[in-house]
Amino acid sequence: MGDQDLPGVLVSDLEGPHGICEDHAEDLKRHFNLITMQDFLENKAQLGPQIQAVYIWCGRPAVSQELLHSLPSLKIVASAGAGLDHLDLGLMASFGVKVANTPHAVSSPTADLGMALLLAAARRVVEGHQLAVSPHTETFPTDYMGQQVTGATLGIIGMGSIGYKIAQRARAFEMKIVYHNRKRRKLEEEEAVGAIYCERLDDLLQWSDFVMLAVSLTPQTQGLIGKRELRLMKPTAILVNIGRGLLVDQEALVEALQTGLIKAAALDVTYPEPLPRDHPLLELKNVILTPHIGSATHQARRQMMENLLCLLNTNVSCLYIQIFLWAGVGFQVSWDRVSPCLTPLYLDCFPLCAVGPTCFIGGRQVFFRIVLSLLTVPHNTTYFNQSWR
Ligand SMILES: O=C(O)C(=O)CO
Repeated sequence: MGDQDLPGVLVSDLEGPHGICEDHAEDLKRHFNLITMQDFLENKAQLGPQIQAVYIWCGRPAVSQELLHSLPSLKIVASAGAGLDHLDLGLMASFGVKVANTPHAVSSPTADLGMALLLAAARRVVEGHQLAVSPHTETFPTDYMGQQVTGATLGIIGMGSIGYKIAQRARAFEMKIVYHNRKRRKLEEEEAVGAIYCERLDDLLQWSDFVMLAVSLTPQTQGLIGKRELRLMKPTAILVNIGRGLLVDQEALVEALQTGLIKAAALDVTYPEPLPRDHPLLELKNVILTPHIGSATHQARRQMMENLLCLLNTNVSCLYIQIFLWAGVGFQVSWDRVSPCLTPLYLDCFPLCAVGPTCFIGGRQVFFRIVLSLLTVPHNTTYFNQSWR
């Protein structure tokens, strides 16, 4: 446990596969008292009231009603990554707790992985590798031929920032792009990537050579791809899922892959994660699996950590007064305890312009800022449960 005068931040663990990496933990410790779940559970009565933020890394810790009851000073739950399906937003709102995530850090690496999976499944890269390293094979047999990506039709389900970045990448492969989304994108955005809006999901499924799931998991999207939808797909089609496992009826998918209803699948997400070792998906040759690594690049993880540190600083350690006009010039006076090295992160929060003097009063840094901003929300993080949403 760290300095008890600093604001408390609850983290799952500081070590092990799901722990926050060491250099980041050191950064955090300069500003916060990091309290691990184990320490908290051993001393709830004393530590509970000190905790002002929960820091979710790799989906941990889980924030239950019971936990919320034992954190009376909690202000914010800050989650690394885009998906918020592990959090009950209604529950957080009922406790007056803000929720924030870091979709900006995640979108490019996840789109990259989507394309990597699409290409690998289309061109049977994993089977090719296995053949190439096997001692018995000299050449790649003709029955191992794949599907051509250039010129094929890609159906993107979920045209948020990840879906859109996939479209940008697919365009470079001369793919025809159709998409299905709750809300149609602006015409100029569609034109920039040559994407055609499909109001009916069924049309997209029937037309596509590749179907890419880049949609968030909600009660409305759970089981979006089931038996009926798989039947609509081409027998040569490949399904790629970089969203969440529960978007797909996994039993129906196994059957579709076993019976040749569709050609192949490439899945970064499944349910559960990881799959039990005797799961049929692990046996199928026409499946490529990765262990939920959409955001697993050094750069993305670093950006997520910086975003979260910035979030915690603006939500936990500052005493600050903000007066903003929604579109125009605002004035911010901020008194906080962050070190000067964090100033660029603050500036990064405000997309258009943030200028003003900084001085030290009583050893504390005080910012006076004129902020020109269309939205006062950091462009690289998203707040939920806030009045502007
Ligand atoms: O950020 C997320 O929610 C992801 O799952 C990235 O793969």
